[in-house]
Amino acid sequence: MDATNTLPLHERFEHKRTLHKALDLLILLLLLSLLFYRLAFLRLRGPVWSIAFLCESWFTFIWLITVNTKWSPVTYKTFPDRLKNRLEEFPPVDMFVTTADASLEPPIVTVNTVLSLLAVDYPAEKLACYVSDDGCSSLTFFALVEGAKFAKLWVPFCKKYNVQVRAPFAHLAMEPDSSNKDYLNDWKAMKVILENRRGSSDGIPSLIYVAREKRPKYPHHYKAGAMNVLARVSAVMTNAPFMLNVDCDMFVNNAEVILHAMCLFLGFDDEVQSGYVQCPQHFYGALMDDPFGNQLVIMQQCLGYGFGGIQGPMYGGTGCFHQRKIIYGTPPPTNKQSNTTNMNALNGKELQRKFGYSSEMLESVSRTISGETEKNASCGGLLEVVEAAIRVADCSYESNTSWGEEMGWIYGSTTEDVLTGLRIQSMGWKSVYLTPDRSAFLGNAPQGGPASLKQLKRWATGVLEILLGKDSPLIAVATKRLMIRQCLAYLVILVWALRSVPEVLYSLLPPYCILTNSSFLPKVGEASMIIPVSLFVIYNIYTLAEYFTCGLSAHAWWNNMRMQRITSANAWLFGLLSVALKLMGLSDTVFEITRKDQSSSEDETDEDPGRFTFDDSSMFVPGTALVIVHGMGLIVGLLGLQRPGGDRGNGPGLGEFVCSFWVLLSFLPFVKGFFRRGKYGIPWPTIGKAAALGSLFLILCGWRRS
Ligand SMILES: O=c1ccn([C@@H]2O[C@H](COP(=O)(O)OP(=O)(O)O[C@H]3O[C@H](CO)[C@@H](O)[C@H](O)[C@H]3O)[C@@H](O)[C@H]2O)c(=O)[nH]1
Ligand SMILES: [Mn+2]
Repeated sequence: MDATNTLPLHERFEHKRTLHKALDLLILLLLLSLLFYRLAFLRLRGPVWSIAFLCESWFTFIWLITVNTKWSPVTYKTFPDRLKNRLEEFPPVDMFVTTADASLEPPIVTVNTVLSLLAVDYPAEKLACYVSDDGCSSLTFFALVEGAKFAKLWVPFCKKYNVQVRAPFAHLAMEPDSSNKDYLNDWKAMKVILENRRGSSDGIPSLIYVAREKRPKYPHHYKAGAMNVLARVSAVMTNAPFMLNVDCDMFVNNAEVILHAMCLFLGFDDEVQSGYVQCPQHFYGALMDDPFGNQLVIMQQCLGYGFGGIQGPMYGGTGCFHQRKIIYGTPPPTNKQSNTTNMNALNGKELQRKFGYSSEMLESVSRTISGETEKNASCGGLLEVVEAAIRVADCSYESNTSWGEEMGWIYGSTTEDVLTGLRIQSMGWKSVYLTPDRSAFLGNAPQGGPASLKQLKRWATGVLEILLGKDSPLIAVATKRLMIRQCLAYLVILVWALRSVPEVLYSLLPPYCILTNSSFLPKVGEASMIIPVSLFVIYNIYTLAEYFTCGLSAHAWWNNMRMQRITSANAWLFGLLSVALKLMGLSDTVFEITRKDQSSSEDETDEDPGRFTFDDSSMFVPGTALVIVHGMGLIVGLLGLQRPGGDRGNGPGLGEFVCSFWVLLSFLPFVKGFFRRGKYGIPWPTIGKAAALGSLFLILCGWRRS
C-alpha cells in the first residue's frame, strides 16, 4: 500500500481569536452597564428612557447571540491529491442547476454555469448535470442545446490545458428576449441532449433539461419545488448518492471542487460530521469596496466559520453538496442502530406515502437507503426512463406525500435553503464549510439599490417565516437534535426582520429628543458619558479590525456599516411587513428573482455602477422619511428653534446631535437622492409619502410636549 494512502484527506483548524474574544466580552460588559445605567434612572426619565432601554436590551441580546456564533470558528483544509491516490472508484454526483426567468437570468449565464460544471475535474461518467428551467423558456432550452454541442469542444480543451475557470463567457453570445411562458413539459427534446448518456473518461457528463409541469391550482413552491423535481428526476435516471446544486449564475471557479468536497464526505471517521458540504458564496466582477454591502465576506468568514465550530454552516442554497439519503430524511446512525435499519423498516405502503406513487422512484429510493452504490442508475431503456421522469415531474405528484414537508427541499419559506439545512441539522447531522484557497464557485451579486434591497427583503421574509414556522429552531432545539448553541446561532440570522423595529425606533430617538427638548444620552462631562462613548468607539474599532483581518478596506467597512442601517430600515422592515400580511392572511410571500447582471463591457455608459439607485418601490419610503426627520431635527436644533420649555436641564446635548449626524451620514445615498435625477434620485411620490410620515413625527413630538 502506498504510504500516501493513509494520510488524512483533510485537516481541521480551530481559529484562535484571543484578542477578539476579549473585546467581545468587553463590549458585552459595556452594554450591560448601559442597561444598568438606564434602569437606575428609568422612573425619573420617562418614556424616552424606557424606549432606549428596550432597544438597548435588544441590542445586547443580539450581541450575545452574535458572540456565541463567532466564539470558536473552525475551518478545514482539504487534500484532493491524496484522494486521487486513495480512490479507485469515485462516487457518482448529480449536479443541479436552477433557472427561472430568461429575462432576469440571461440564458448565456446559465449556459456558462452548465459548461463549467460539465468540464469539472472528475470522471465524466460519474457525473450528470440536470438543469431545471422554471421559466420553460425555449431560449434557455436552445441555448443549452448549443451549449451541449459546444461542450464537446470545450470540455476536452479545459482538461487538456487544466483551465481553472471553466465558464466560457466569451465564447457564446445570445440575446435574451421574450420567454415562452406556457408551462408545458418540454421533454421530447430531452433525447437530443441525452445522446451522450454513457460517458467515458475523457467524455462529457450527461446533460438533462427539465421544465417541470406547473398548473395554477398546484402550488409550485418556487425554487424548493424545482429542487424536489430535480431530486426525483435524477433519482429515476442516474440516482447518484451525492448531489451538488448551484444557482444558474454560479460557475465553477476551482476545477477540483468535487474532489475537495469528497475529501470532507469520505475523510471523517464519523459519518455524522458531514451531512452536507457548503461552499461560501463568492462573487465575480464584484464592485470595489462592496458599495451595496452584499458581498457577504464578513458574514461568511466571521459568522460562517463560527457556525463551522458548532454544528456546521447553514445551507446557502447554492454551491452545496448533499448526500441523497439525507435529503430523503435518513437520520444519522446512532450507536444502537446501523445506518440503514430505521429507514429500511419502512414498508412499501409507507414508502409510497412518503415518496409518491412512481414505482421507479420507490425502487430508486430503496436502493439509496440501503446504500447500494453500485448499480444505482436506472437500468431501463431510455424511453422508459424518460417516461418515469415525466411522471415524477408532474405537478400533482407531490399531493399527499412528504415532499417539502419531512424531506427534500422544505416548503414554507422564501429562504428554502436555510430551512432545508436547519431540518437536516435538526435530525442531528452536522455540516462542513468547504473553503479551498481558490474559491470553489463564483456567482453574481445584485447591483443597485432596488435589486439589492429586494434580495435582502426576501431573505428577511424567509428567515422570519422559519422562525415562526413549525420547523423553528426554537422548537427543534427542544424536540429534536439541534444543538443549543446552533439554535442561538440561527437566531442571529432569523431575527433580521425583527431587528428593523428597534433599530428604526432607536435611530428616531436623537431627532425626537432634539425636537422635544429632551435627551436620552448623558451630557459631556458627566461620568456616565464614558459608557456610550466607549461603546461607540470600541465597537467601531472592533468591526473595523474584523474587516482588516479579512483583507478588506476601511471603505468596505464603512459601506457595509451604512448598508446595514439602510437594509434594516427598508428591506428588513418590509420583510417584517410581508410576513405580517401573510399571518393576517392578506397576501402570501413570493420569491422575487434577482436580476443577474452580465459582465459590464456593454454598459460602459453607466458612469458608476457603485452609486446607489432608486425606483418607485415603497421600500425606499422609510429611509427617505428618516432622512427628512433627521434633517428637520438638526436644522431646528442647530438654529435653536425648539419651542422653550420642555424638560428643563435635560435638553439635548452633544450626544444627540452626533448621533443624528451619524445616522444622516449612514443614509448619505438617500440624502444625495434628494438632489439627483433619474434612477439616482428618489422619485417624487416616495418623497411625498416620506414627508407625510415626517409630518406625523412632528405632530407626535409637539403632542408629547404640550
Ligand atoms: O421559482 C423559482 C425562483 C427561483 N429559482 C432559482 O433560484 C435560484 C436563486 O434565485 P435568485 O433570484 O438568484 O436569488 P438569490 O437571492 O440570489 O439566491 C440566494 O437566496 C435564495 C433563497 O432566498 C437561495 O435559494 C439561493 O440559492 C441563494 O443564492 C436561481 O437559480 C433561480 O433561477 C427557481 O428555480 N424557481
Ligand atoms: Mn443569486
